[in-house]
Amino acid sequence: MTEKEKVAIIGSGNWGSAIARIIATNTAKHENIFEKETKIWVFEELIDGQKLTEIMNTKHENVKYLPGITLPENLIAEPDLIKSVDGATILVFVLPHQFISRTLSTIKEHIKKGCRAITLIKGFVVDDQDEIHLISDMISESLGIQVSALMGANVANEVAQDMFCETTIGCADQKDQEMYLKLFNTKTFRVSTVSDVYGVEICGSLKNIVALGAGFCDGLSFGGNSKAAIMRIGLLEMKKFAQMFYKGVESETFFESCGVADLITTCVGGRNRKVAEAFVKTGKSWNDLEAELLNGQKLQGTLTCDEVHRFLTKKGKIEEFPLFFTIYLIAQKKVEPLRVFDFDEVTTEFKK
Ligand SMILES: NC(=O)c1ccc[n+]([C@@H]2O[C@H](COP(=O)([O-])OP(=O)(O)OC[C@H]3O[C@@H](n4cnc5c(N)ncnc54)[C@H](O)[C@@H]3O)[C@@H](O)[C@H]2O)c1
Ligand SMILES: O=P(O)(O)OC[C@H](O)CO
Repeated sequence: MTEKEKVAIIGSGNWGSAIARIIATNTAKHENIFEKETKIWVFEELIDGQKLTEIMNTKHENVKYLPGITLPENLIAEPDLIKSVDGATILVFVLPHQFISRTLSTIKEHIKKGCRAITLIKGFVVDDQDEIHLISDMISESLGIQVSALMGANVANEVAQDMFCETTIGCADQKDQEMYLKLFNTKTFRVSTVSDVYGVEICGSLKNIVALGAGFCDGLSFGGNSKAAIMRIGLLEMKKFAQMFYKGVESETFFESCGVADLITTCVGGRNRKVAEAFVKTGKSWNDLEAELLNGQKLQGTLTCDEVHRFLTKKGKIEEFPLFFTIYLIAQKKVEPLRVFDFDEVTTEFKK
């Protein structure tokens, strides 16, 4: 008899909790393939004096990051990261990207041989030499395992309410594609699979920069035409970036849910958009706005913007990405938000 797959979810924020609800529903549904009990690692915190893991395991709700949504009873919250991955054959990474390095070093010596991973994390890591690293590569290099990616037009609160949406899984292995379909697909969360892992992941990571530009439009009270222009130009820069620095990224990937659809939803209803709008309207710092508006959830776009800027500067390619550069300068308060539409002039003016 073949061994059942054992799933561990690493991360339990807004998206982590929403996707955990889907995963645990499917591990219970497909008990011939998966072990029903599904562990989720929770970065422990106290909510009104009670541990979040205890609340999740008794009330079956993540009251802080996904309030009002009931989680399946076979989803077990675990505060110990090493225990959460014990014996797991599938690792689902769904953390804010700033926490990935420490997480990998903690579990490195404790994962089961032959396991594989899938990343739902949108972001990059840029090292001290300003070299960029995809999260899938970091996981793969650190743990020595195969890594796939799941990205799409998936605002977590909508997914958690079973509002119909699509998502894209990039996975190089045909058999694993089938297994991931069983793990993630539902009637309202429709999964498509492609083999272009890098394309899927880069789309999900770069769209957060464009979302800041969309938020600047809203902060300036500009209309749909202006935002659509930022989205279109942003999509072109996303594609150019992916194909300039990563071999094998396919143009078709940008038409999947992970591409154009995620860009649209994030520029309409995402947190990066929301906080960028408030940044223009209030002039407050990103950190203050994140704390005020997101209740512990983490903004990814400002970090990504900075990381991509450092990498492009090192590569001498700033001028080829004028919108990314201008969004970076506005986020740094070096340029007025209104100049988001003058990206060519801004780039000529500010390039070294
Ligand atoms: N929320 C969405 O709608 C959505 C949708 C698709 C993809 N994503 C992506 O999924 C990833 C995870 O996002 P999310 O929405 O689940 O998280 P989130 O923004 O809700 O982040 C908060 C999480 O970070 C944890 N945390 C705080 N400090 C920590 C630390 N020091 N170490 C480890 N964890 C810590 C918190 O406990 C909490 O679980 C991100 O890359 C995001 O871009 C989010
Ligand atoms: O809320 P955001 O801006 O982090 O975006 C959420 C998701 O990535 C949309 O798919």
